[in-house]
Amino acid sequence: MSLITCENAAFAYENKPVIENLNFTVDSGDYLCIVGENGSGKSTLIKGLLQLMSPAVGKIIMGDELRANEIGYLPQQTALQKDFPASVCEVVLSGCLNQSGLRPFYGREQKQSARKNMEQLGILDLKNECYRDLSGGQQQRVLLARALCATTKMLLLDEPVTGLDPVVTYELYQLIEKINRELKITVVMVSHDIESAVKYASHILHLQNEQLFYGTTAEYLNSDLGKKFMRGDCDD
Ligand SMILES: Nc1ncnc2c1ncn2[C@@H]1O[C@H](COP(=O)(O)OP(=O)(O)OP(=O)(O)O)[C@@H](O)[C@H]1O
Repeated sequence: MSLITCENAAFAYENKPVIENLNFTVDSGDYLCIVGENGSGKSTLIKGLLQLMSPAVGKIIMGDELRANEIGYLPQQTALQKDFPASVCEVVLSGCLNQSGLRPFYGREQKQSARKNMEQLGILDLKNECYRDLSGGQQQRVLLARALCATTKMLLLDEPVTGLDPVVTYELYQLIEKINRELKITVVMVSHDIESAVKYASHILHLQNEQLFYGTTAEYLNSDLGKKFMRGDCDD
């Protein structure tokens, strides 16, 4: 069974629909990129996948292997979050909170997991640094390590490369690809970077307040919509 199945789902704020007719699946090992213009409903769908928001119509079905609190989430960065006054280690460890239950402290296993994920993302030497003193690329690695502490199954990444320079963007994509291929973690990513989406993703979901396309990246590249969006003239 798929990890996530979206059946005829629609989302609305105060009865005003923002996305409709969502029909897609996410299988174990997939790398799904959700693309679309500003305001097309990408972040709203992410809230639905995290079960922070229920569909107004239709269903989002989680497979037996996955619960919403087993998804590692990297949110869109706000200016306030960039200024967070905690150490790198504390930020990464906070990804383990979903496994802590009511315990007010982190156990040995959680500390080991934080260390392993900092090592994997090449930030172990930054562990005692203050998060707000890091560069944008280092901050995203910290948030990726934090998201990895929350999951062994699925990462949900909301525009992880926004604001990063080309070299740091490339490095982050390489890391995400490695996490998908080597750690076998399913990736669902919202992105405005269509060129990288088609380079790295196995599947594309294109939204414009409804589902315009869902399929493999090869199918997308062969579709009229994919060709148009790649040329950057999707408005007509
Ligand atoms: N909390 C909210 N209350 C009311 N309307 C909202 C709320 N959040 C989003 N919307 C509206 O829902 C629509 C979809 O917004 P959403 O943030 O999901 O789009 P998006 O594709 O993620 O946009 P962007 O690429 O700019 O991040 C927009 O018209 C937005 O104004």
